[in-house]
Amino acid sequence: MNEMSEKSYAKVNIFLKISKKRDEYHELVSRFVRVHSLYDTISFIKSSRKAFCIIGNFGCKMETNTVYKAYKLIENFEGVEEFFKNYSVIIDKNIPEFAGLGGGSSNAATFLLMANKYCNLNLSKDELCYIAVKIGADVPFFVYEYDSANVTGIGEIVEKFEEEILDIQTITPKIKCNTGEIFKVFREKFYKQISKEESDRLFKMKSTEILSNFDIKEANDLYEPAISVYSQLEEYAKENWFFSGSGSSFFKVTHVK
Ligand SMILES: C[C@](O)(CO)[C@H](O)COP(=O)(O)OP(=O)(O)OC[C@H]1O[C@@H](n2ccc(N)nc2=O)[C@H](O)[C@@H]1O
Ligand SMILES: Nc1ncnc2c1ncn2[C@@H]1O[C@H](COP(=O)(O)OP(=O)(O)OP(=O)(O)O)[C@@H](O)[C@H]1O
Repeated sequence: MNEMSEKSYAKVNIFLKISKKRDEYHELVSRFVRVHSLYDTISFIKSSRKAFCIIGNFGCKMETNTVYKAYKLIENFEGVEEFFKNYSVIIDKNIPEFAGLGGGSSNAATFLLMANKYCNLNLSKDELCYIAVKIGADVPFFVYEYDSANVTGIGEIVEKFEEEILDIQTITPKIKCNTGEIFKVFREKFYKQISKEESDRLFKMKSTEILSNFDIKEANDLYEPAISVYSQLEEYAKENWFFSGSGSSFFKVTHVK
């Protein structure tokens, strides 16, 4: 890694419950945990392209890249446009897309943290979070850089959760899970909302404790809607494997440090 490089980690949702509807969105009650063994690498390298440039292997054009969206939200800050006339953004992708692992969201957050540092913006985590939430629900979690966190709202309320570092293994079936479609089916066929008491109980439990008390359906409210849309996912639901986000990834905790 060169001197201006950072790891952009994946996440899993140890549990993901819905607490209420908010317009076309759903408020979450979820434990996000960082996957230390799975990350993209983002680097700023000197280049004389004279315009903002992202180099990497993406399934989308630059204008829809989450890092480009993050750049557009900070380009008017003092020094940012000038900086990115002289530096290109290189993203070495390892996190699969449409995987429920927060790849694009993590990249946007890591980019914001790096731009804050190298453009000397001096923005606080909360100020960065205010920008992050405009890009996507999972971005704020990555801005705070916690290993484990209790996340509510649409993803903008992130509270650090103290527990041992978890070793997490993931498998990602080659099924592009459409988050919008899965939330739509959840709302139409599987809608339920978790009570405040149950949320408070879950937020106090360690992640390993939750996974030993919940099965895959109980842990993630989006699992049943996901398999009703993508039935072949069910083949991957092995003993001690859980479902992350809106899929397609499954994960299991292999070790607690
Ligand atoms: C499922 C999670 O990955 C959990 O970590 C996130 O909540 C997903 O949030 P996100 O990345 O912002 O989701 P997007 O892929 O931008 O959202 C696609 C669509 O999913 C629906 N959506 C998304 C997030 C949410 N909390 N409620 C929703 O109803 C909305 O219709 C939205 O237009
Ligand atoms: N930096 C990026 N890395 C990967 N995909 C990106 C990126 N920017 C935009 N995308 C596009 O966003 C869409 C979803 O990508 P991805 O699934 O990685 O993002 P995410 O929403 O953060 O993760 P999740 O799978 O947990 O919803 C894909 O269409 C992908 O092409």
